This record gives sequence, C-alpha cells and structure tokens, in this order.
Amino acid sequence: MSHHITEVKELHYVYPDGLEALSGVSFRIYHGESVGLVGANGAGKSTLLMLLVGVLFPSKGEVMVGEMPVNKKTLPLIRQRVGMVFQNPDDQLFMNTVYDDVAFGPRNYNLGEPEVEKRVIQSIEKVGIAHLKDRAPYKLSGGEKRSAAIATILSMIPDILAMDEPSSGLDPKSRRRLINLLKGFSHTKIIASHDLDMVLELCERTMVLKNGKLVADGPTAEILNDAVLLENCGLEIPLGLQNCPVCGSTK
Ligand SMILES: Nc1ncnc2c1ncn2[C@@H]1O[C@H](COP(=O)(O)OP(=O)(O)OP(=O)(O)O)[C@@H](O)[C@H]1O
Repeated sequence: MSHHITEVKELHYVYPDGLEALSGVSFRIYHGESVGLVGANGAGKSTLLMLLVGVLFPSKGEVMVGEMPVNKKTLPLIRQRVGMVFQNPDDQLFMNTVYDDVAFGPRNYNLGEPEVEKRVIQSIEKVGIAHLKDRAPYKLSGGEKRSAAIATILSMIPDILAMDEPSSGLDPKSRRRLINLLKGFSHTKIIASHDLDMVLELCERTMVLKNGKLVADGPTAEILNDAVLLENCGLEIPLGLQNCPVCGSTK
C-alpha cells in the first residue's frame, strides 16, 4: 500500500456558536487518489475541507499532512502542500488583475519575480486563461473566475487540491471543460460536491458525510449506486448510474 498523504484522526469541529459540524471523523487519503466528498446541505463538507487546509483548526482530534499536524505553526508549510479552491471564487480573487491574484501566493513566499512569473504563466496557461491575465477578476465570467481561482492554487505547486463545489454555477460546456481539466491533474484531489455525476467521473473513491459523521467510504461506483444509503443521506443516484426509463439499461 502506498503512503497516505493526509490523515484525519477522530476529528471534531464545533463552531463558536456551539454547533458541532463534525464529530469523530477519521480517514486516510493516499498519494494520487481522487476522493469525492458528498452529503446533503449542512453535512459538514466545507467544514472538513477548511480543516484539511488549516483555514479552521480542530476542536478535538488531528489533521495530518504527511508527517505534519495542521496547526498555526505548520501553516506556512501546509499552505505550500495543500491548495483549496473555495466554493465562491470571489473569496479567492481580490487583486486588481488575474496575474496579480495568481502571483499572490508565490510572492508571499518571496520566490523572486522570475520564478513568480514562470509559475503564473504556467498556471494560467494550464487552465486556459492566459489571454485574461491583465483583466480585473470582477470582470470575468463565472467560469473564468473558477479557472482563475484554480490557477491561484496551481501557482503554489501543491500536492493536494481540496475543492469545494468546483462545478457549481457552471454551464454544461464550462462544466465539461472543468472536468476535463481536473482529469488531467495528477495531484491528490478531494472534491466536495453535489454534482454526483462529476464525482462519478473524477473520483475512484467517495466518502459520505451525514450530520457531521462519516457514514460511508468506498469505491465511488459502489457508494453512488447504493440507493438506500444515498436516500438515507438525502442524496440520489447520479444520472450516469440510473437505469434508462425507456430501455432499462444504464447510460
Ligand atoms: N460559520 C459558521 N458558524 C456556525 N455554524 C456554521 C458555520 N458555517 C457552517 N456552519 C454549520 O455547520 C454545519 C456544516 O456546514 P458545512 O458548510 O460544512 O456543510 P456542507 O456539507 O458544506 O453544506 P453545503 O452542501 O450546503 O455547502 C451546518 O449545520 C452549518 O449550518
């Protein structure tokens, strides 16, 4: 078995108002895996991702990245290894140009302008927005903003990508472009989404959260075909696994 790249041990998270968003979650993710994180609204997906990248810290339990626990001291190192694409790209784009947003992380790490420029160009080319580098982020379309947000993460050259609802708000063409883009990434990926067809296509493994607890973790094709489990968690079998009402075969 290959080494795990991240491990979550008996993780609990209680928001300041007392709401327990995660209780007793444990799992390991291995190098190169693509893991889907699914669950109804409020199940705890975003909270879990934020704990994985150190935007939040555990109330109890531990998050490890490699041999490193995620805490305030290790945060600068964690930020280089794990990149998070937030649900709303506007939370991630705050500079005057796309270029400066993508350069922000590497500049923070004092990498020197030649290296910064190299990383920015590579990242914006990879996501297909090189022609938009001088545009103000607020003047981008939703799909372009999503691509720019991904580029801001790629420029840090992380090992792990944590993505919160990456396909939300995208039209079918932009969604397809995003899925194809992510398919080409060799990073370890953790993708929280209600788009179960995307999870089916991108993730070989799926974890299901319900009311802050991890209630299932296994091969995506099994988990997303388990009608009883999904219904119990407020989810539905993705279209890609449903029987065709006309001919009875799966798509
Ligand atoms: N800042 C906060 N303060 C208090 N409670 C919060 C906060 N953010 C989220 N919660 C609560 O924590 C629980 C988990 O929320 P979270 O956003 O992690 O769920 P989610 O699975 O990502 O949901 P969605 O699918 O709607 O994005 C919910 O009950 C939510 O209301």
